[in-house]
Parts: sequence; structure tokens; C-alpha cells
Amino acid sequence: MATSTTLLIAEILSICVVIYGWVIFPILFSPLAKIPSAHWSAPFSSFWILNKRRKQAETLAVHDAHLRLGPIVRLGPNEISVNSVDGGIRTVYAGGYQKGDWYLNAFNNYGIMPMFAMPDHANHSQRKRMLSNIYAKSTLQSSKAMDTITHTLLNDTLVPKLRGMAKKGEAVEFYDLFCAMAMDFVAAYVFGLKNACHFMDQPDMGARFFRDYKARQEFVFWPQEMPLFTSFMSKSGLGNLLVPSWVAKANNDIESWLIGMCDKAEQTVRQAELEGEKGPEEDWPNVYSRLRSSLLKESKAKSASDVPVDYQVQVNRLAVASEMLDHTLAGFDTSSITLTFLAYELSLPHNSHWQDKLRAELKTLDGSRDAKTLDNLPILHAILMETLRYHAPIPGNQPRITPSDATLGAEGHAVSGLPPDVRVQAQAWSLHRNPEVFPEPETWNPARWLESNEEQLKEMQRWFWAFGSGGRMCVGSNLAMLDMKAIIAGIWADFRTTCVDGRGMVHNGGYVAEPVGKDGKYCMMKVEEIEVLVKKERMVGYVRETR
Ligand code: HEM
Repeated sequence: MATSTTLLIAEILSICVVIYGWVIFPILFSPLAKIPSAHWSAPFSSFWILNKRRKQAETLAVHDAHLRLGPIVRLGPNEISVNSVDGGIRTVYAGGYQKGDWYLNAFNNYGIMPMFAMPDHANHSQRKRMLSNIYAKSTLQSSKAMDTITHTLLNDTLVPKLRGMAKKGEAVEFYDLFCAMAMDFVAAYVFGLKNACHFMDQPDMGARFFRDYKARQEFVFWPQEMPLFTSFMSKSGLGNLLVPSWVAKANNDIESWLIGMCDKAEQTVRQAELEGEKGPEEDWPNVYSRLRSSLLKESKAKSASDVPVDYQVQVNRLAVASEMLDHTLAGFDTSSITLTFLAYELSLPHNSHWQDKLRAELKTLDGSRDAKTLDNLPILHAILMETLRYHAPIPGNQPRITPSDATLGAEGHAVSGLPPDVRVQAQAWSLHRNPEVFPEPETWNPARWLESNEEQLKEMQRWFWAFGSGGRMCVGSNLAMLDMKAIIAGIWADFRTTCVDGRGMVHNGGYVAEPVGKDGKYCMMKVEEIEVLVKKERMVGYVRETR
């Protein structure tokens, strides 16, 4: 009798402890309790936000919460979102808050972390130091290799392809075109032009690759957000219920495809070592060789002098491949999304004056595609910046982990004494829609980058977050700006585009925001060559006059 009473008391106490820990403490006493909740269940359950993430509908849901509740909101018992520069992205991202497991769970190529996923500061900054210079603006703008790559890809592939499309007069899928073009650009710089993929020359293969690549994305939710449950299901033989088996096969195929380019790049490096000269600049694997030699230097310093170099190269092979895979995929995915939304906006009837203004500006170049000159064109820059603002390709959450005793939130909303290991995030989507900084934020309006005064521009730059900020900011931002500007110049200097079907141009609501598409179509465009149009117009005028 005594035993059963003791058991009953123990049970009641346990239930009280659970209720206190799961319900009373998070609602009333947690330092997070002062933060308005995005959903009534957020203080004691992550179900609401996890469900939004599973459906890739998080970005708009969090944005809506910020509109209703202000610049700091609670998304779950241990999760918050900030939407301000001061007390927000400056504190979290420039303040070096760590990344946590979220990145590691999803970005782990060949079982090895690339820089993007490295949670700790020391390893990450060592890797970033190895790579920053090769992507620096000054390096890229003065690179003969980049210049030749640009001219080759524009003059030998893009322009002839557009001319063919214009002649046929049929609508074409511009999302595929931009995926191929952006991939060829980044791969040529990373691996060397001759070693890179040439998807522009193999459009069907490219389109298949891009569809497979994208189709995997919705399943990333499980290992990324629910790693323990996913591991349990897979150990129980039920993993297929969450992530179909073709996803693993598609991942392996991508890894093998990329290793192929690494092996070709390795041959180029070896040959140069044997022959004592590099060969054509554009064929040199700029990024691959930079990381390879930095890692080799590091392993030589750590190992005994009699360890053969070949062995050390082999040891680093997958670490280099993991990093290169990340750059190649990050580079093509984001740039192609940006270019597709840019083409879409420019080709809508009410924006046709922007297409004309851009073309007039590009005509002043007289065919030059010099990177520095392109970078100084104000209308081109304004159109691209406005697209990155309004259609940021990574508009979604970029989670970090609080240190102990953190204070977060804009002035008047600051919350102090936050415990360590709270997941805190910001999102470009919301930062880019602050009406005090970007008036009429839901309008795509490049003029804001041309007509604002110095003070307004400074404020716009502070809130502009397409490439992130702080130590984990995008390492490829300069390459992206350079290749996107070159591609835009290659198209709109000589061609006019009209959107035929843009019903699919709605952003996915997850971390990356590719267009969702409709009936298998994304951004169907008609292309016309200006020279041909002018000739036609002259002919019509001549016929009229002679009648
Ligand atoms: C329009 C083009 C691009 C956009 C908008 C973009 C955006 C971003 C953003 C927002 C981040 C931070 C993400 C986070 O912390 O969650 C990032 C990181 C990164 N990006 Fe980009 N990116 C672009 C192009 C590129 C290109 C061309 C490359 C490579 C050649 C690249 C490679 C990387 C890498 C390696 C990181 C991780 C940096 C680090 O951890 O220090 N990106 N990018």
C-alpha cells in the first residue's frame, strides 16, 4: 500500500515537473517569454514552425509574424527571428554567433564538411582565408582567365543560341537557359574552361540535371530539421517513408559528376607541374588549384617529410571536392534564380522602359564586356540590385546559435538575458521589405537605386542582405555580380525579350527561393534580335513610303 502511494506521488511529481518544464516555464518564466509569439503554440511547441518548414512555406509565415508583431518574434520554445539591423543582423552575424548543426545536417558532401557547413569559427576562418583572395573583386576584374571565359561563353554560346531562338520565334524556357549559363560560368572559373561542364551545349542534359537537383530539395527538411527522428526511421528500415531512395542516388550522381571535373582539373595541375608552365589562362582551375595547394601546404607542415606528395593529394581529394561541389552548386543555383526573376521583371509590359534604358546604356560599351566597365554601369547595377532585393534567391532563415546572456531586438524591443543555444534567425525577405528603408517595398523599382540621396542609399545598403553579412557572408558574391552582369549585357544589348508565360514565377517559400513553376514551365520568353527588328521596321517604312 505504502509502495503504491509512493509510486503515485512520484508519478504526480513527474507530471508536474513535465508540465512546469514544457508549459509553465516556457510561457511564463523563460527569458523568451517576453518576445511576442508568431503562433499561440510557439512557447511550448515547434510544431507550427516545423510544419511551415516542411511545406516550404516558412519565409512568408515569418514575414507575416514580423508585420504583425514587430522586429523580434518567437517561433518556437527555443527559437526566435529578428528583423532589424541594430540588435538584429549586426549583433548576430557581424557578432560571430555560431552556425550550429542545421548546416552540417544538410551540407555534408562526400561525408566531409565544406566551409559553408563548418560550425566552429577557427576551422571556418582558416578555410575562408584560403579562398577569399581568389574571389576578391580586384582578382576577378583583373583576371585574364575570367575575361576570356566571359567572352567565350557569351560570344560562342549565349549570343548564337539567342539568335537561333529569335529566328525560330518560339517561346523558350529561360530558367533552364540561366541554370546552364550560370553553371558553365562558375564551373569554368573553378575548374578551368576546358575541364568544366558545358551545359549550354547540351541543353537536354542540363535541364534533366537541374530538375533532379531541385526535386531533392523538399526532402532536405527531414535530415536538416528532424535529424534524430530521421536517423531513427532510417535505422528502423522506414527511411523511405521520409526520403525516397532516389534522393540518395541523385546525391551520389551529383557527387560523381563533380568528382569528374575535379579529376580533370587535377590532370591540368599535374601537367603544368611536369611541363613547368600553366597553358592557356582560361583553362587553369583557379579555385580548385588554390584550395588544393593551400591544403597540401597545411598537410605537408603537419606530416613527416618522407610522406609522398601524391599520397597527401589523395588524402585531401575529397575535402577539395566537397568544397568545390558547394561552390559550384551554390553559384549556379542562386545566380540562375536571380537572372530568371530579373528577366521576368524586365519582360513584363509595364517594365519595358527599363529594358530600353538598359539597352541604351549597354550600347555605349560598343560590344566591350570588360568586367570593370560593366560594373560601373548605373542602370545595369540598379536593375540587378533591385532584383536581388525584391527577389533575393536566399530570402529564408539563416539560423545561428546564441551565446550565453545575449541581448537581441531593435531599440524599444530589446530582450536581454537570453540563454545560450537559442536558435536565432533573420531573413532577407523581411529585411528587404522595410517600408522605411525601401518605400513601396512590394514594387520592383530600380529607380530607388538611382534616385535616392546618399543618406538613403547608405541605409539601403545596411539593410541589403542578399549575400548575408559578417564572417559567413557569401564568398562568391563578386563572382556572382560579375557573371550576372556579363550575362545580362550579353542578352539585352542585342535582344528584346517578352514574357509569354510567367505563371510559374512565384517564389518557393523555403531557404532558397527558386520559382515554383506551373505545368512544368517557369519563365517562357520570346526573344527578338534588335538588329533584325530595326531592319524589319526600316523595310516597313520603305514599303509605306514607296506606295
Ligand atoms: C546571386 C548569387 C548569390 C547569392 C544571392 C548568394 C547568397 C549567399 C548567402 C546569403 C550566403 C550566406 C548563407 C548562410 O549563412 O546561410 C552565402 C554563402 C556562401 N556562398 Fe553565396 N550566393 C551567391 C553566389 C555564390 C557563388 C557564385 C558562390 C561560389 C562561387 C557562392 C558560394 C558561397 C559559399 C561557399 C558560401 C559560404 C560562405 C561561408 O560560410 O563563409 N555563392 N551565399
